[in-house]
Amino acid sequence: MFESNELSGLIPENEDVDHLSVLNKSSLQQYQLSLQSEFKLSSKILDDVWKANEELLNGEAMDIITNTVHGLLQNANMNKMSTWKSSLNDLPDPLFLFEKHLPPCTHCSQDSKTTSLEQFNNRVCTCNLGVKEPLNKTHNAIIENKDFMKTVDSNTESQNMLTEVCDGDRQKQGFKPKFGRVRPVVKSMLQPPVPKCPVIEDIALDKEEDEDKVHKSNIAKITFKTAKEQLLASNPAAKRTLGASRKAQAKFVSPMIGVQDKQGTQEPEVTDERLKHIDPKMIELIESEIIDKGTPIGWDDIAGLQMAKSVIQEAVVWPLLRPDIFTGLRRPPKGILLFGPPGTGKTLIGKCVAAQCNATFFSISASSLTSKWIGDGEKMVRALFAVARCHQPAVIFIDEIDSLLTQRSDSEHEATRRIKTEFLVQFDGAATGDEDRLLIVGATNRPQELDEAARRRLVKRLYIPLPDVDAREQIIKNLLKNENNDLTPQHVSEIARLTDGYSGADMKSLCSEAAMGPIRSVPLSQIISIDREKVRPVNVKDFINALQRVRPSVSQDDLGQYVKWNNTYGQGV
Ligand SMILES: Nc1ncnc2c1ncn2[C@@H]1O[C@H](COP(=O)(O)OP(=O)(O)OP(=O)(O)O)[C@@H](O)[C@H]1O
Repeated sequence: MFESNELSGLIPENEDVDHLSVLNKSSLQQYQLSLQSEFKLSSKILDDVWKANEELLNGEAMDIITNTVHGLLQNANMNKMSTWKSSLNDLPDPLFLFEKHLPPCTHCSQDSKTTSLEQFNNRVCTCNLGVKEPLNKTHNAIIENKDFMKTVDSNTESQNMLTEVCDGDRQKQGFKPKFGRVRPVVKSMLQPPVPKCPVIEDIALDKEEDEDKVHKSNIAKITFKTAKEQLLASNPAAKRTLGASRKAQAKFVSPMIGVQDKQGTQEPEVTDERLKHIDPKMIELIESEIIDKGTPIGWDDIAGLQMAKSVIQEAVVWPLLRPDIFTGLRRPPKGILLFGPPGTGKTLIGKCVAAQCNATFFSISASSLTSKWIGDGEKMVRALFAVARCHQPAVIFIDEIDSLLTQRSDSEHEATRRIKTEFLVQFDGAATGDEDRLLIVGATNRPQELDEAARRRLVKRLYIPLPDVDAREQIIKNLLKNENNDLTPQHVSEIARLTDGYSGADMKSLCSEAAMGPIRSVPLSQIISIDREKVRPVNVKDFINALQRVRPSVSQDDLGQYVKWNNTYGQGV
């Protein structure tokens, strides 16, 4: 929690100091600290400003306040601090933040929330019977009830830190936020945060080379403009996207200057109601990076694994296709677990299920939730399920699920714990929502690390073993289908026999290595000019050489562990 004196560390000593540099100077450490506490600095600033503007609360005021805080933090951004950077996106939904502080309704005495600002301003509860505390009382209650508010002087100087944001248009519309001191107008703060070249001042970077990197990147930012920035500068009408994928239902925005005008005014974007509270950037990210739009996979593309395939077909595919007859006791599981050595086709199965059910395939690695989206993992999980609900039927494939649903330990990181809790909440929501046609497919190479909660939810647990000799033969045939080769069926069988212990992925590596044989036999001087037809076919010798170079990646010891876990918890296939 913050102490008021900590917050006042953010206040300029010199009133005229530009507040952006003020944040640069001293807020980093504070903000980092705030990341560890329940309430982020942004929440705190928002609270303070709201306190000062309570009679004026409306959607527009909130927008201004949020953008201001976002702008301040954005401009205090440090290249080095990725955690800090990503947590900018975590700026709370202002309405949510505000509702969080409301006392219970006097009638229903539940912790009921207003559903709209209008309701709040009219002091009406969602039960339509009770009346909320008057606003002033509400604020007093907040101050009394919340530890972090107690620590702040009601005239806290953090308000002063915020510039008076008085865009002319907005002023005409009647809102003028009450911030502590009159400051120059900073229009830029009303804009959604546009990456700016941060003012690098007094940043305690540990190493000189880090400073150097930051410096270089700033210079690069000053002199280098991305294509999108160029386009925006020359054609502000084309302000939405360039190259980035568009949101569902979004209209095409031509990057050509002037085309937009000819097409007439753009219709407002129709967004799914269910995504109302989700960060649009996350939705876009999920739609562009997590939805897999690769070639559809058929059952025949997966060699072997007959039992696993038939169990999945019966338990998952048919129910997703015919939800009307798979009800009651026939109700399908909402989660399945595929476990086994790496490279045995677990992802292929996930993709195949999605293709067979005409479902959207969302593929995400659990470890990326805890690393790539540091600080945003929890929101990402929520967004993922929300977007999946909009794309039903959907298969959410979570690779390395063990890193998410691992057994609890004292060393478990707080952020990981929160992601896990959010995942379980979302999972249970999907499992109980009869209308939802979502299937969660978890894949792991370390099933023994899954905790009980995960095992309980992933009802069908299927062992995906190494391919047997027949499966290996099929994999070779599939892979050589489109390659010029002169292997006889006997050769293929022999290679399959010699590759005992190879995974499907190992087989793919082996075939790729063998396919390089003909290329390596071309003299170096001809490699650029040789006709494609003149490259000799892949032959059995290439495979014999490849077998020397590509070795199996899975050890016998590991296999023993899978078999043991399968006997205890698996489906027995
Ligand atoms: N049973 C199989 N049939 C055909 N190809 C396979 C099979 N198993 C693996 N492969 C090949 O290996 C590649 C990797 O497979 P996949 O990604 O599905 O493995 P995985 O079990 O999900 O691996 P990991 O556990 O490392 O994520 C596939 O693209 C495919 O070419």
